[in-house]
Amino acid sequence: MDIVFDHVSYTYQAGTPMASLGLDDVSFTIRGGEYTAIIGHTGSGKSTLLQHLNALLKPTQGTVRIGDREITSSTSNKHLKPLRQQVGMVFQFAESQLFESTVQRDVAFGPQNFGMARDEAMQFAADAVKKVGLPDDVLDKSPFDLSGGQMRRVAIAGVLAMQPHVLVLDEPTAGLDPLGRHEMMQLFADLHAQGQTIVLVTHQMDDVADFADSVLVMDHGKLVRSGTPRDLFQDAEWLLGHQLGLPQTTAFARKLQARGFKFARLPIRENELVDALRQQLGGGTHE
Ligand SMILES: Nc1ncnc2c1ncn2[C@@H]1O[C@H](COP(=O)(O)OP(=O)(O)OP(=O)(O)O)[C@@H](O)[C@H]1O
Repeated sequence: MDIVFDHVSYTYQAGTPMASLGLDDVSFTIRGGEYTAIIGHTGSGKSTLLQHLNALLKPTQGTVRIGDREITSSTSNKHLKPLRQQVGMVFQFAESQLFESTVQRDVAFGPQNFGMARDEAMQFAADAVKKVGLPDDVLDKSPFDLSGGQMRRVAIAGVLAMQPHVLVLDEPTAGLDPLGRHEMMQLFADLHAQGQTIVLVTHQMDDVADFADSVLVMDHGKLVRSGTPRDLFQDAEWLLGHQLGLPQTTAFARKLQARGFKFARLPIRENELVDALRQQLGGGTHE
């Protein structure tokens, strides 16, 4: 399912003295199956953009196309329910929205809300809990007896149980420890390998380099750049000028470059840096 933004602008509190522009003439296409990262400094429009992916916000101007569905300022809300199932949103600190007495009931809530029979929804819930890497014995536990990282997995399972075509993740690793962060990013990589379309908002340039197929850069509500992480991270000066960083590997490679090492293109992933250094230092290639 492709996502197409065609000259989308969004104004908060339009028509009032408080009006402020959240998105400014944004156009892009995300192909089904792609892993897309959205980056940009605070207030650049990332959250506003995400909320257009399942029509929590509708464009003030322009058109959003999600699959064969078109959303404009005049689209009626009553046509939007199927979209909310097709585009699963995992908001920041998603665990704060858990509320049921058991994990399985919580995860089954979404599918039931979209009309699935209780037994079937409970089965989908059990499958989704397995998918996010939690053991079966959590199903009957209260979500509030789990660790923070496990609770977040339960919240993600609740979104996956609806079998969305697109999984939208707003800083999903915020507040997790390094191991929890790594495991969660691996979970999304596994889902992507199974064909899941993923849209990730992040401030972590290492994650963009390691996982994303393509990247959209937002600034003051505008899409100021799009392309592959590999191309983007060659342009360190531009990124720093937009208050954005580099992956650790790329930053380190630039320091080596200043001391005489040569890179045809700056490496963005650790294994690429290792290979490039081995070649220059006369060793073999990275296994
Ligand atoms: N509810 C709102 N009412 C008015 N203006 C808003 C509202 N939400 C966001 N804005 C404004 O829209 C612009 C884009 O904000 P948005 O939250 O989309 O940025 P962001 O890139 O997601 O930031 P962050 O990284 O801090 O989450 C900002 O100027 C912001 O002040």
